[in-house]
Amino acid sequence: MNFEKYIRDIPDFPKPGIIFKDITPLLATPEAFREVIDAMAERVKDLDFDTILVPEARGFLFGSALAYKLGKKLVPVRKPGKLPYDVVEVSYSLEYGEAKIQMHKDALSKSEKVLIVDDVLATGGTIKAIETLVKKLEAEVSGVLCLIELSFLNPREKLSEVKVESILVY
Ligand SMILES: O=P(O)(O)OC[C@H]1O[C@H](OP(=O)(O)OP(=O)(O)O)[C@H](O)[C@@H]1O
Ligand SMILES: Nc1ncnc2[nH]cnc12
Repeated sequence: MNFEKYIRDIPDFPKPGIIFKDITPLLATPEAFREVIDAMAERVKDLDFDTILVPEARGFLFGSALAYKLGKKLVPVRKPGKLPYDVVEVSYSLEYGEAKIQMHKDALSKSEKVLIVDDVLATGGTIKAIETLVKKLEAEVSGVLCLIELSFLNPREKLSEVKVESILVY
């Protein structure tokens, strides 16, 4: 299936100069969403990992469907003030601003192998920040899986130590 036709470009959102990749047409097309999750599962079939880590909010959509399909543990990475227990936190920058993310301090055990799943890999700032959180808990990143990669922003330069898979590359 040509997934690209279900991704809509929205110019100047959320800021002038950004072309926002809108995934809602894909989510609104059940057969396309199912095929995307199947394609993502296929990409990681030979990867050794215990746990899927998902950043709020759009990462939740793809990572939770994948965790259900693959029978993996799921860990949410959230924006500040959302997680109820003690957290580890990191600040970072992304394509259109600055942000902070948090994870529960007991979310991962030492040496646990994680796959990070998100919708868009842009500058790589979000994924790099999640890597920092994983390292704080002495766990390991086995790989990164994204639906869309904006290769013109060179995210892989930031993520050179880890295996990165993406379904659609722009
Ligand atoms: O590679 P980067 O430059 O870091 O950008 C990618 C991140 O930006 C978006 O999340 P956003 O923080 O906008 O949150 P949302 O999912 O809640 O919309 C997207 O879902 C990725 O997580
Ligand atoms: N251009 C973009 N479209 C959608 N999500 C994004 N996250 C960071 N950059 C983005």
